[in-house]
Amino acid sequence: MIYTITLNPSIDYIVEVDELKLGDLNRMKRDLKLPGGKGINVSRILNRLDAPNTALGFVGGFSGQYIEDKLHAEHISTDFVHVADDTRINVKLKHGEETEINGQGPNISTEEADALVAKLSQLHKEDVVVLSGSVPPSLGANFYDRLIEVCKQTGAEFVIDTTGPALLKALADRPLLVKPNHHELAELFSVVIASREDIITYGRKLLELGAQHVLISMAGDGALLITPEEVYHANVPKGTVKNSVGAGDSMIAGFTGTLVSTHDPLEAFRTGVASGSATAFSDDLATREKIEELRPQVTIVTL
Ligand SMILES: Nc1ncnc2c1ncn2[C@@H]1O[C@H](COP(=O)(O)OP(=O)(O)OP(=O)(O)O)[C@@H](O)[C@H]1O
Ligand SMILES: O=P(O)(O)OC[C@@]1(O)O[C@H](CO)[C@@H](O)[C@@H]1O
Repeated sequence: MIYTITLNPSIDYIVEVDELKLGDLNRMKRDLKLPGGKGINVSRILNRLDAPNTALGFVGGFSGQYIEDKLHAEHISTDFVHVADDTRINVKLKHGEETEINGQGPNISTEEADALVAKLSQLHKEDVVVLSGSVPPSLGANFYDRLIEVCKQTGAEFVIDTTGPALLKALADRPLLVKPNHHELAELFSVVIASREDIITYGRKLLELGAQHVLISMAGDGALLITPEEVYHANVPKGTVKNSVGAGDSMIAGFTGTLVSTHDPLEAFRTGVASGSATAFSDDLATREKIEELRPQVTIVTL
């Protein structure tokens, strides 16, 4: 079973205006509320791909209830810790460009944090845990370390989608997958990345430091899969970008769900890229039909 952990879920409030006039009254052309947070997005795509999974994390208040209701309406299994504070609402502003304003997240008490750790400690070595997204400030910057330690004790594999020192630190514990985009890769090693060769050099470092599979996403420029044996490049299918929020999460879901069921990294790569692009070409996250439609358009070459 795959478990996703979203420490900081959100209602994603997507707001579209023709033109953003700062310091003036703007009227929305369109708006949309979606259950969000990186792990929750992973769960929604896994569910659409028929990959059994349970969403864990913290939800609270009316906004947390909204997220749970939406997930249950999609028949997604959840086992959240309920917290006293409200889950955040993240604003995704579309005005020709995409501007995001994400909340800090609710206060999480020590007891609430311990309750999540207790749930995680019930997992088994056959399980895979996807740790995704920001950590509410009240949990402290090292909370992922604690969760990874529990994964190690249970023998469960883990995927981690975070940035900076937390990602670097997690590598020594052999994550099944890491997926920085090329900008995050450059920031991680405090370097300027100027070419595909640079991306491969620093992607390989993630393997050397412990990752089992490294995906580097490059938005519309395709993606790289780096394994100890080979480096592969995938193109992205053609389409019109509608909403790239969650494209990276969809890629992680497509890769992880397929790897768990087939143990075939290249099939996983293909489904991951198709899932990411299918989300980028949709208002909400990708549907299964859209992912299936795009899969044959993904060409993978060995570099
Ligand atoms: N403009 C695009 N055209 C086609 N596919 C795209 C585009 N943007 C994203 N994708 C798909 O989604 C995948 C992940 O996108 P990206 O590299 O933007 O990840 P990310 O930065 O983690 O995304 P985000 O934070 O927006 O969820 C890409 O590898 C690709 O398959
Ligand atoms: O603030 P974080 O946790 O880094 O990111 C949260 C978030 O921007 O990520 C998802 C898209 O990847 C959205 O659903 C959500 O709003």
